[in-house]
Amino acid sequence: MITEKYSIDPDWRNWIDTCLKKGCDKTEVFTRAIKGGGINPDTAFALTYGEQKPRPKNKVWSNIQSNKIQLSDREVNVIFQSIDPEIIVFGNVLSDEECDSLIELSKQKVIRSLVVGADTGNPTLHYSRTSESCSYQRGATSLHTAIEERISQLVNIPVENGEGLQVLNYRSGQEYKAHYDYFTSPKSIELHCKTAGQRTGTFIIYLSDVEAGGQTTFPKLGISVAPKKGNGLFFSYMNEQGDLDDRSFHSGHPVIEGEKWICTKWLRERPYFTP
Ligand SMILES: O=C(O)CCC(=O)C(=O)O
Ligand SMILES: [Fe+2]
Repeated sequence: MITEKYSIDPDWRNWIDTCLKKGCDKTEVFTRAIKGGGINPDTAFALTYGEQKPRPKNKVWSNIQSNKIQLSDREVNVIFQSIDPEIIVFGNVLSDEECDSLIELSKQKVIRSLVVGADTGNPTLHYSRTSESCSYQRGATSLHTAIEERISQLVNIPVENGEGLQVLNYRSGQEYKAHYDYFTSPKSIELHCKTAGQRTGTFIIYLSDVEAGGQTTFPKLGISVAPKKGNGLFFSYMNEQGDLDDRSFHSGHPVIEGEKWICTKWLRERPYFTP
């Protein structure tokens, strides 16, 4: 796995090698190599995971027979499924209490949401996204860990291949106009995809019911998912060949009545590391 083409401090190379032989957690090794060893993330990735870039398996649920999925800590049900493109609505992903706790935790943290600027790749204010939101590191609390574990089991993608959870709040009139979740501009790809690769899929959990509006819609598919507290919506947009699917174009429709809270997780091709 460790090839000669990477020139790093031999002590660190040995350390990585020893950890891997001992079967240590790869995310931990990867993170320490970058933070402690000052190793370039691409090199650290190749040394830890090998140069074969893992891609998430698509079409995980195309042969799903049961309407119920038993996770390690919860039974989730399947409400809606489109096989191509892969879009699934799950029921009972979170309990009412878990939804309320995540909202409570986030109320004081949310600020106006930003989008990735096409020209600079940096977060920027834009009229197309008027919600408020906050971001969490993976494993920020035991509740975050439980949610991340459930999502990982539901979509068959390792926890470390996900960015931290985002919590979003839309009040009346607020929206997220139709967009792609994957990075589209050369600058944003250069800035955001170097280590963890592209985004491959999105998992949204609705934390509140909304009286009117607030649906997640896919205008190219004519599909609209109404928010329901505790439900999850998963859609994937990268196949095994790495092709991105523009049918995943989607929007958070304006809230008409009530208030919308969701949490979002973006999944990546490879383990995601926050600098
Ligand atoms: O608000 C929604 O329903 C969609 C949110 C969304 O598209 C996103 O956070 O990327
Ligand atoms: Fe989105």
